[in-house]
Amino acid sequence: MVPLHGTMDDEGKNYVSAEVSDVLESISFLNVEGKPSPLESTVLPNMEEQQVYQPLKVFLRVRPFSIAELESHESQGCVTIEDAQTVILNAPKESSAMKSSERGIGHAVHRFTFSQVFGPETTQSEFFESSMKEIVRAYVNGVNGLVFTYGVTNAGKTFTIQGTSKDLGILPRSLDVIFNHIKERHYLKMNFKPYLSNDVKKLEDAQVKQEEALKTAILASLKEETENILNTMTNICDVKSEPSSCTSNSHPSNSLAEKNFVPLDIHRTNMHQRTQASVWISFCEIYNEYVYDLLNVLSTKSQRRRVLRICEDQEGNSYIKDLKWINVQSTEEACKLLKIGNKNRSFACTRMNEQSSRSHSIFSIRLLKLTDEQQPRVLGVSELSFCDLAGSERCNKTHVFGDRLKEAGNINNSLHILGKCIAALKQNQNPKMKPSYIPFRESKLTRLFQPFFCGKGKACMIVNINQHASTYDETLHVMKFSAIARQVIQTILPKSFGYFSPKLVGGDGKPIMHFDANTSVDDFPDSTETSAEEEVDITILSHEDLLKTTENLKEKLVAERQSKLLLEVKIRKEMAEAMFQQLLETEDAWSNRLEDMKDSYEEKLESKFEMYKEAIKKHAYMCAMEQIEEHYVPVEEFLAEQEKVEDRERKILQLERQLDEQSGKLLALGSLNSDVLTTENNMERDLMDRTMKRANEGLQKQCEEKDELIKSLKFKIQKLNETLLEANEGYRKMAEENSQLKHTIMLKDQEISSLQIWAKCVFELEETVSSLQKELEERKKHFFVEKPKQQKPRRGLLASLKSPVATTACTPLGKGLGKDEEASPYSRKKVLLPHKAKE
Ligand SMILES: Nc1ncnc2c1ncn2[C@@H]1O[C@H](COP(=O)(O)OP(=O)(O)OP(=O)(O)O)[C@@H](O)[C@H]1O
Repeated sequence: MVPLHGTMDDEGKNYVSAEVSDVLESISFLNVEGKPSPLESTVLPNMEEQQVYQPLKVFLRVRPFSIAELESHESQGCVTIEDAQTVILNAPKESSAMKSSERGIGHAVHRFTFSQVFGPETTQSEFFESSMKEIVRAYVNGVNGLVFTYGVTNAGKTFTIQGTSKDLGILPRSLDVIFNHIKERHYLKMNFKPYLSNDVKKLEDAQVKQEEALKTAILASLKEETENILNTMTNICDVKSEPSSCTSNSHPSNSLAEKNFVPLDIHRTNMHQRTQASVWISFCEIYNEYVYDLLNVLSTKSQRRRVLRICEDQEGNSYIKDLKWINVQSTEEACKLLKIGNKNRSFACTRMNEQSSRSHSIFSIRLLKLTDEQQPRVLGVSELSFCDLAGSERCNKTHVFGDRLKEAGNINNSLHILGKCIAALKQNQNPKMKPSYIPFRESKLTRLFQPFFCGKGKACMIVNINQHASTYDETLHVMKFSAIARQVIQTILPKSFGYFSPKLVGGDGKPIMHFDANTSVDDFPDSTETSAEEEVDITILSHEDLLKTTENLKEKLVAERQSKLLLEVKIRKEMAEAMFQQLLETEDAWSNRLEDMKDSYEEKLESKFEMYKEAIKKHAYMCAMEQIEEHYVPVEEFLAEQEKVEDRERKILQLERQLDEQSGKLLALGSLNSDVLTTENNMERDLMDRTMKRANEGLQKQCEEKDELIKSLKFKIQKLNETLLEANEGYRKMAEENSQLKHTIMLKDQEISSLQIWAKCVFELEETVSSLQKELEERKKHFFVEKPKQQKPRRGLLASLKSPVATTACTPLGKGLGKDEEASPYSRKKVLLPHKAKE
């Protein structure tokens, strides 16, 4: 009984420990009889049906210094391994990170955690044992695996994957484990070959011979026919021209066993004794965003390499079309092919690495599990891919130009997209964040990686770093990238998913129905279900099947058209309803607005009238007040003045009377001396003249004063008249404004009436739509009644479907927004718009 160590996260996902997931993998693979294993039925009956969530495994490997690097003072204590999971990066003096931290941006010290950290002293064997065992074990049990190395150039990526002749990398070691594991259950015939992404092709005898010839031709290109196996093993892994040899004997597994190589725990794998396995390999590179087959032997050096396409099968799984899959019988053979591929790979000498990989290389191993020697059946297909990514160096550091610059651009771009995918995957796992698009399709590399990040296998990332002070900033960038990758939770789909059951096709590409005890004909997806994907191989279908498929497709097309038509009518009706509703609402809104405007203008007018009235009143009052102030004479003064005038008048009367008396007296005296009389007369005359003169002067003065008063009063009356004229003018203007407002109101009324006409039109349209719908239904009925009578029913139906469409196009509804637009209320509405603008 295996204990379960599973945990549940916030989202309710099941996180199981690596150990448990291993067990799941091993028990879930079908045994020979197709019955569940005892473990499967007793321990974990339902787990196979569940998805397994595991954090992406990210391993860090720190490469040691070479003597030359130590001499050039590259060692400045930049990398410190704290424990088995943690590493600390200290920025050296000259690095940008240090300069930034001195300016207060960022930190000079960074701490990173990994699934496991491997120091410079770690041997290839130790590294393989700790990082690869789990993924290889899962692989032999049917789970796909992807291992990719990431790091700056010269950090040890190729060394980790391929190794040297002395120190084999994880790839030859994995091959050795696989061959060691299948041993005598190795299916040596070549008549079952990998096909498309996850299927198997059964080859005819002639095709088998072709396969053998191809393999011989490829191996012959190495020109090592006479060398013995020992020598082969010493050189096969020598990727980068290392002259030393690798200790090995004739049997590959023995050679690695000598290096304390621990074989897979047989009890934890589920390879039944009757199950046989066939091993196939492929080797390709992505160079400048083009995929090339590295096992393609060119007849001449001038011959151009063929660019391969990435396609997708019916389930949407990516595969490289026309990529060569070579059957291998041993690790030696596989390593020979690795060496041949390496020769074709794009290497270049950069400032930082004499043999720098300028492309991403992918070495894949496909394991076909077969059973029944006499009539073999395919039980499963699993793929293990090793991807050696090109260095993530920056262009300025490597001092590259021309082709090298273009390569660096493409490398950085594909790695950038890989980073984007990983960041998006991480973001999408957070339920609080908006799911984002994962740009898998933006680069060839991520297209090929996609299935592994979407549950169809286990992925594992190896981060390679050197401890150079000169490349510290690049290394920091790599570490930050891997920190994000570590947070990605991998979903591993249950085996019950269709993906894991391979399909078997014959040499002609047609499916073989009796390939597996557990698979029936129904397991093949209906070819008519195939979506229009980039590449669907229809050649696997027979002529009858193709005809049937065509018929099905035709029927589907008619049904699809019918449903589209109904949908169109429905949409049109909905649109008409919505438009009518909108028009009603607009009408309401406009009339409300008009009412409001009317009220507000009336109010404004009234208030202005009142204002002017008040102003006139005020002005008149002010004028009167001013006048009163100017001519104000206190009553006492006025009375005193009046008295004075009366006094003077009385005095004048007195004097006249006195004059009369005196003249009477003079007449009475008659005879007095003429001289005296004359004198007296003169004196009296003088006196009178003087008195009269004085009285006259006083009167004249008073008259002048009164004249002045009259003048000022006249002036004020004139002013009052002017004010009155101004008030009249203001009143006249207000009256004009009032008439303008009345005119505006009239225009708005006109607009409302036009809107009402439009509403009527919409009513009519709606009626047309409903009549059309009825007509359509009638035609449908008519169609179904008439169908059996007709010789070519589909064409007749199409024709009958076309006519309602044509009728629809001719109806006012169809024309509504076209020719009739000029006459429609829309156009009238448009005419009204300038008025609106003016308002
Ligand atoms: N762990 C290690 N122990 C000893 N030598 C190592 C180790 N890792 C790398 N080297 C050596 O460092 C050099 C560069 O390594 P390698 O070519 O693998 O780097 P790379 O990351 O693949 O570079 P590029 O991206 O440019 O191809 C090689 O000479 C290799 O032998």
